[in-house]
Amino acid sequence: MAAASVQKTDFRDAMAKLGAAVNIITTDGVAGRAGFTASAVCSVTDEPPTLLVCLNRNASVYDAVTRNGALCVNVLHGQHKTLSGMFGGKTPMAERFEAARWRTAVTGSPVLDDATVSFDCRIVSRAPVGTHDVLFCEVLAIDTCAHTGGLVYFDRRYHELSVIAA
Ligand SMILES: NC(=O)c1ccc[n+]([C@@H]2O[C@H](COP(=O)([O-])OP(=O)(O)OC[C@H]3O[C@@H](n4cnc5c(N)ncnc54)[C@H](O)[C@@H]3O)[C@@H](O)[C@H]2O)c1
Ligand SMILES: Cc1cc2c(cc1C)N(C[C@H](O)[C@H](O)[C@H](O)COP(=O)(O)O)c1[nH]c(=O)[nH]c(=O)c1N2
Repeated sequence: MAAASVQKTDFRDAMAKLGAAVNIITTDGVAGRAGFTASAVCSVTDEPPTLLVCLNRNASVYDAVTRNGALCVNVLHGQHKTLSGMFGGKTPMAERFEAARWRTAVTGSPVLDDATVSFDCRIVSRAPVGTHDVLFCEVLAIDTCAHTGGLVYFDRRYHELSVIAA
């Protein structure tokens, strides 16, 4: 097979054009409470309900997420832009959680009070790929709120979803 020749910067520039939903991934348990912003989240299979999350092994949350073995995917809407920035930056962990209201999921992971939808999961396996671990997560419970909007990260900026008229 030919060696890959795509540069990292070209890959990132191209990936910036691949819009993705924005989520806050939370965890709690023996290794403590933690959370980070993630756009690398997708559905894997509905039998059993499973999604995946890609997590950089250098992230400060890595130890907590993997040792707790559980996480909650909180899907964001347009009013969560500032919150997303806090969970995606260098903000101290306590400050991140003080910026919103949370409930506790069955796994113990924090559930964002007004997330569009939240998936409470246990991590069933993980696969290292380059700098990241792909976390395969079985969904144990789902929580939805009345807010139906969506937040998308595209072209290195946040966009609020709106319906295109038929
Ligand atoms: N999958 C990820 O780990 C991921 C995704 C989005 C943003 N980020 C981080 O957020 C910050 C701002 O990102 P940005 O989108 O404004 O500009 P950017 O140029 O860093 O990234 C552009 C796009 O490339 C992809 N990407 C970025 N870093 C990656 C990584 N380490 N591994 C795999 N894919 C990656 C994402 O799709 C991102 O939207 C950066 O520090 C970036 O590393 C990480
Ligand atoms: C919009 C957006 C999307 C993502 C991210 C950032 C932002 C702003 N980050 C980066 C991640 O949130 C960041 O590395 C963590 O918050 C960890 O930062 P600290 O190490 O705690 O400072 C990120 N990291 C990751 O491992 N997987 C991902 O899918 C994403 N996606």
